[in-house]
Amino acid sequence: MTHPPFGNYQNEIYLNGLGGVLPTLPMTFAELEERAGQALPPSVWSYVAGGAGDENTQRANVEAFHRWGLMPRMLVGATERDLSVELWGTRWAAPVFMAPIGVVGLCAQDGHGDLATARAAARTGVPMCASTLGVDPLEDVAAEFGGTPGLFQLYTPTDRDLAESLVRRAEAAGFAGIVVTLDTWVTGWRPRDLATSNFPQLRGQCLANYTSDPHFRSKVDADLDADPRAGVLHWAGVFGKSLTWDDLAWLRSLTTLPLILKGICHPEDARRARDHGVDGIYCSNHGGRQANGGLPAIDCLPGVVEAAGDLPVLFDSGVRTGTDVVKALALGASAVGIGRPYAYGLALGGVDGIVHVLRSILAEADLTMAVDGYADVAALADDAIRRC
Ligand SMILES: Cc1cc2nc3c(=O)[nH]c(=O)nc-3n(C[C@H](O)[C@H](O)[C@H](O)COP(=O)(O)O)c2cc1C
Ligand SMILES: CC(C)CC(=O)C(=O)O
Repeated sequence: MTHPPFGNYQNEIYLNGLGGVLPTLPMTFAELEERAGQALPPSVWSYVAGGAGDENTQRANVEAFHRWGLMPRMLVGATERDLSVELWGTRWAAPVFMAPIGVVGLCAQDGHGDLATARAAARTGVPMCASTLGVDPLEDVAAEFGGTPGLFQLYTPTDRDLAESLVRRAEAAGFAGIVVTLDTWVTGWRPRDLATSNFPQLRGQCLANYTSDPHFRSKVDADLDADPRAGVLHWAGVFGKSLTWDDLAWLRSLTTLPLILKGICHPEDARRARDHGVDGIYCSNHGGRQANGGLPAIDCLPGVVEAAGDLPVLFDSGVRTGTDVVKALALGASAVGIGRPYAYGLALGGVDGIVHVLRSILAEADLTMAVDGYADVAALADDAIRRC
């Protein structure tokens, strides 16, 4: 599917105004966040918006972008831009993707937020990285992609056969890569969730990939349809494996799809990952939801990119605007993950809400590159960014 230039969204808005599904569409992240907070049930809001500890790392992720500045270039004629990138042999319409958000399903009014996200991927060409923790089974999600590539994010269970089953299903469903999240085998200290005490209940509604899994079902000594609690209990016992470098050969053996490690911030870990034969590095601190007290993720990106050598590096954590996207690309990311903003778009306007958030971010990125004189992502490698 071909897409018109992303900056055209500006003209569409000027011509048609901000009517449509929402009375008006939010045009800034601050307004998006505020309105999503009003729209979502309080415990879902706390869960999505919250982070670890006093949320200092979560805030720092966002603020750190302001300490990087793009350097404009003139007289280069960047009237036509090509923002597409090639990753693992597949062309992506833009260097942007939707980061995995487990429990995002609960942000949708009809309870099918994973399907909504996949439909937004189909409409925008922005790939979705589907979380293991979905309300909709991965096969149903992949069936909605409409030609846009998708990634599957794996939370590696302690039961190796279950891990293998999930990966094989993702392969069969047509996902284009497996993202293994390393930083969440146990949940961080999250005061907002502790205050609402509703986290286990929310999580329990997002086990469709497990309860639809033949291997998982074979291990539960109960009729899962009649007794969903049995599934939740079994899941809680197998959810999170604390992986070590010794597990990488096994993970590698599970699939011929590109294998990407999420949660890498230290250059040495990027180097080791490369030496272990992975296909991509995903620099992220989980949006400050796991360990508080960490460095802003964007400040970790240059070191990770250098250590990763020729491996593609995905990035997320703190991306709120199109200029943030351009900055992360200029610091060497191959593609940039949008997290909370699209969940807020979903909460406000379903598929249309996500599409609006993505198109706004892409339009701003495209127009920033136009004004700053960068015709494509490769051009950003040429001294485009400085520390402020
Ligand atoms: C509500 C929520 C749920 C998340 N669930 C997952 C998940 O299932 N798997 C995963 O790897 N990361 C998960 N993440 C982390 C995101 O993939 C991403 O790293 C993070 O949202 C980036 O930070 P930002 O939203 O502040 O930009 C989740 C994030 C949020 C906000
Ligand atoms: C169940 C989880 C820990 C999902 C997640 O990754 C998150 O909430 O950040």
